[in-house]
Amino acid sequence: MLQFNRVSKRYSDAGEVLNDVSFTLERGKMVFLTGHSGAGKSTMLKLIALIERSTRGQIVLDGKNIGRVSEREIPYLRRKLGLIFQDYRLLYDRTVFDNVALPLIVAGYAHREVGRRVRGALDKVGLLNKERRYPMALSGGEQQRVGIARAIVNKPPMILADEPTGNLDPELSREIMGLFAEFNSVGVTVMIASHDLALIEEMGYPVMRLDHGRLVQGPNP
Ligand SMILES: Nc1ncnc2c1ncn2[C@@H]1O[C@H](COP(=O)(O)OP(=O)(O)OP(=O)(O)O)[C@@H](O)[C@H]1O
Repeated sequence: MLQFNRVSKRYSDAGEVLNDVSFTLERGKMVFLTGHSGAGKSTMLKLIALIERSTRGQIVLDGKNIGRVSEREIPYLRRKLGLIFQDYRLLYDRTVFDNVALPLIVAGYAHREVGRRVRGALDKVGLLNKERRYPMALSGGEQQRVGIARAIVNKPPMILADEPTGNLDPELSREIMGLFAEFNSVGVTVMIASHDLALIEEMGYPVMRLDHGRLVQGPNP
């Protein structure tokens, strides 16, 4: 599903933040990405989503060398990815329904299909009864569920989550990680950057570890 081949990333003002990283993540796997603050976790996810471009090396996503993808093709590539962030990144002047519908509207789905899919996604995250609420009227855990519903509404083959439980207490964190495990159990490839070593250990999935931009532990033991 995902292959890094000797990938490096340099920011002009921070130097090399990813250094010669290689690994293969098979389709249908779920992995945690760990490492100290500043190790390069977010940068790795940004390279996969083409939010940033690698400086060297090759990244292959779903059979496509993304280094060759033009700016114009990026939105199509991103549809293969469900992106989830620590700070939810919801639109606070739109309802839960409208937040989740957004990717489908951008992709040009017909009105009836939008309703069907949004309700399907909200059902999966347990928020079907809150579609008319605004995000401010939801708890942090519920807001993150909206973010997850929005990420999976167009059924991407892969989920990338960057510290998705960073703002949540342990119990809510466990519930959110449980949702990712459910998506993985139906075949979605999942990569989650997280600091929460206790929860990662409890979940029992393979762990990748970055240390100062180097991958010191890969996803395949
Ligand atoms: N857009 C950018 N421009 C310049 N430097 C950056 C940029 N983004 C990240 N960096 C630097 O790259 C390094 C790696 O950052 P990154 O966010 O990938 O680490 P991280 O492992 O996700 O850290 P954290 O756990 O604190 O989020 C840091 O030194 C950071 O300051």
